[in-house]
Amino acid sequence: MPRFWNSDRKGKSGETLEDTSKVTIEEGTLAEINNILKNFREQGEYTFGDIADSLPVLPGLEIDGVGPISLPLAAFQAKEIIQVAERSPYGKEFQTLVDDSVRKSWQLKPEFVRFTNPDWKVGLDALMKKVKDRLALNDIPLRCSLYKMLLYEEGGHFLKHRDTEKEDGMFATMVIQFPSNHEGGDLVVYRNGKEESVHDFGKSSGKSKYAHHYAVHYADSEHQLRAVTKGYRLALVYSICWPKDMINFRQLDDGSAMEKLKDLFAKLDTHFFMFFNHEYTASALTQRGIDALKGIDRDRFTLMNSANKKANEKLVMHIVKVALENDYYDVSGSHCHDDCEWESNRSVQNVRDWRSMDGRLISEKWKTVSFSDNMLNPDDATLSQLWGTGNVTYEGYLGNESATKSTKYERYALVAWPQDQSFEYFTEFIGTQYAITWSLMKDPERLHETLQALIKMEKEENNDPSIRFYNLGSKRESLELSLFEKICEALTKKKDIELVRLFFFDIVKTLKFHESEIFRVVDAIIELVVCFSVEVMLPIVSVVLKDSTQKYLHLRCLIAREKSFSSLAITFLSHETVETLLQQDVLLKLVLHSTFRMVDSVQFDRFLEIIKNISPQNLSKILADARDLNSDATKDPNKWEALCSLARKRLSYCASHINNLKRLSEGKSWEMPYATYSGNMNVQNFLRSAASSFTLYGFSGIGHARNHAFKYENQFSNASFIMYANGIGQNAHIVFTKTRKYFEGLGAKIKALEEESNKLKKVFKITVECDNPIPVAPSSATSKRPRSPSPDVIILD
Ligand SMILES: O=C(O)CCC(=O)C(=O)O
Ligand SMILES: [Fe+2]
Repeated sequence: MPRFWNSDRKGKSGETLEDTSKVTIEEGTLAEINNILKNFREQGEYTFGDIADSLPVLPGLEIDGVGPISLPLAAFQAKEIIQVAERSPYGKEFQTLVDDSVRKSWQLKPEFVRFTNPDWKVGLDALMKKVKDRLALNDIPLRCSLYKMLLYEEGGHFLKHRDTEKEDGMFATMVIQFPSNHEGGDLVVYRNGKEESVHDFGKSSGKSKYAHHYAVHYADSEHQLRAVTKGYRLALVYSICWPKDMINFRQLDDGSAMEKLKDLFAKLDTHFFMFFNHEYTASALTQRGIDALKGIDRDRFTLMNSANKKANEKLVMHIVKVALENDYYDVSGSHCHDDCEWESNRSVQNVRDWRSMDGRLISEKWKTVSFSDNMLNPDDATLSQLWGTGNVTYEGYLGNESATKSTKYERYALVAWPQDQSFEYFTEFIGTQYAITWSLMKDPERLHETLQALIKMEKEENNDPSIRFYNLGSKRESLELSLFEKICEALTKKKDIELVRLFFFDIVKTLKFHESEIFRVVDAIIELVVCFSVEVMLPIVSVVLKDSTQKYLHLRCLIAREKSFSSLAITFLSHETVETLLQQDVLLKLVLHSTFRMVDSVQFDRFLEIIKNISPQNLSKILADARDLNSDATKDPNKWEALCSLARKRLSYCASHINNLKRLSEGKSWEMPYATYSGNMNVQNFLRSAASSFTLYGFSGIGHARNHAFKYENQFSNASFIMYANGIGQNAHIVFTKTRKYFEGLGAKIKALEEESNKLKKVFKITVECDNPIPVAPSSATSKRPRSPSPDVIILD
């Protein structure tokens, strides 16, 4: 969510690299592959436009509040449209702004616009068919939806920009200009920073007055609408989108390029990177994977994929995010503004965010690499063209220290390597953990070998205990939980107790799981317990759960699940355990279901004693679930009364909490009394206090401060603020400034609490308002699970 990486106060965002050098592979298989890709022609057009003669000249255009519109647009009607239109904003890093110097036009949402001529739809379908042909996507059922109607008057324009992907699957934009009498207003589309096409919508052919004209470009292509110098320009902007479902990539069956590529892939013995030409958003890739590829990227992938299929899937391919990060400091020696002389301090390239072809994020691990050795460059692009535009992430000047800045360029790329070297490459790029997990999944029969490899790895890492668990801040470097789970699963399938012993005594024995992971650990173990019996497994698993009764109890609860949560589990429960369990949806249901079916009244009373002490904050879920148990409970008046008393307790809590929240939402104070901030107690105290801003010192440098901001951007709840990292060396600090967002969001919370109260009253037939509301204290229990992803934080860095 909103994160400002660019707080460049001097307004120099969108930096381009000043590097004109090129990456070239001189010879060998990679050079040959590069050559084939270089000579492979782009199938579709990058941008195009023409007369739209399939559209009826009289569309029967009507605008709400204006009525039927005659075309070309007359000045008096243009003025009427302006009366009902709004000024067009533009997006700048998650903000929406109105600024005539950037964009000047009027806009209307589609719901205000109608085409009464039925042939408009027919004409639009025919136009889309043409557009699909020209994009070389005629086999794909693209959608197109009207985004906005735009009206430009004299002086109207839109500076160079890219279009945001306004809806899921949107990848291109189509502009339709109505028959029009204006001058100026050409649409210029750029490619790699250079002018690629100027669409004049029929001006030079003299037809702009008499027909509709259209232009199409990819959403991520830079484009500009030159100023309208005379008259009015009325146009429609359509989003062109991929179909909702995945598309199967076209398979090229022949062609000499494909045949040659197939042979080259077959003998390739190394990896390669290929940067994508177009820009992609993480969400587009997550949703569609390789199907999100556009234009030349799509064509090249189709070719490579077809060749690879023919080469019996010789290569494994992934989508990765690649980045180039540079730090600079100023050497001009003065308090520079626009005249700083930047000297490079550090430059790193890295790769991260590994995705499979279907877009699934398989690892976020990052790794410093040098792309140049194995990078294809079929466009013969310079480094600055390859990296495109980047973001200035920091620019500061403080005291006697010089100003510094960091720039970051990010792209997506394809990386490929021979299938039979996957283990080595995974180890190299993502880590041994991943490689082992992968090999285990690929071939579960090799469990024994995998465990041996793991033991070897653990032994090697054991030499330096400090890096074993927490390397790189919070990134676990040792046996990851997901791998632990996979191995337990494999062991369950394999049913070989000796392997289980090997795993637990030689590997797991030395592991320290984090408290917050223990539920998952136990859940993984429980399957083994069920598989091999409690007697055999308890001594083995006690290796992991040795010193925590809580964990042990939890385990017992789970074991008891097999026996439909017998009274045994209850005996071990305390209200603390229950409060912990409450955070686990599944367990909560389990506890409730079994308890309410429990016939033994002594045990049930015991359970009641326990839940009576549960704090009302935590009762919401229990009651929501209890509602489903209604039929079981209503049969027994005691149980029903027990539930009702819980409901009353929760109701009082809600009433009092609603009052508190209402007071806060009046906006008289900056207090955020329920705020939690796990990164620093002082910050949490500040958030809860009435102060509006706070500066946190104590960092070793700006990097340290920034890391803190980055790490904790989501680790808070019940608050809203911006973080601004600044200063150098010992002076580095973060300024926290509260924003109103939290208070604005209280309405929704109040509403949810009111809805919950109404439901409770209805279900439990409580009619009177509860008096004596219980005072509500800020809860520490909620701090364990911060809302994430948090919509409330903006990091200014
Ligand atoms: O008016 C046009 O033709 C283009 C406008 C544009 O680029 C946009 O709305 O994003
Ligand atoms: Fe645009």
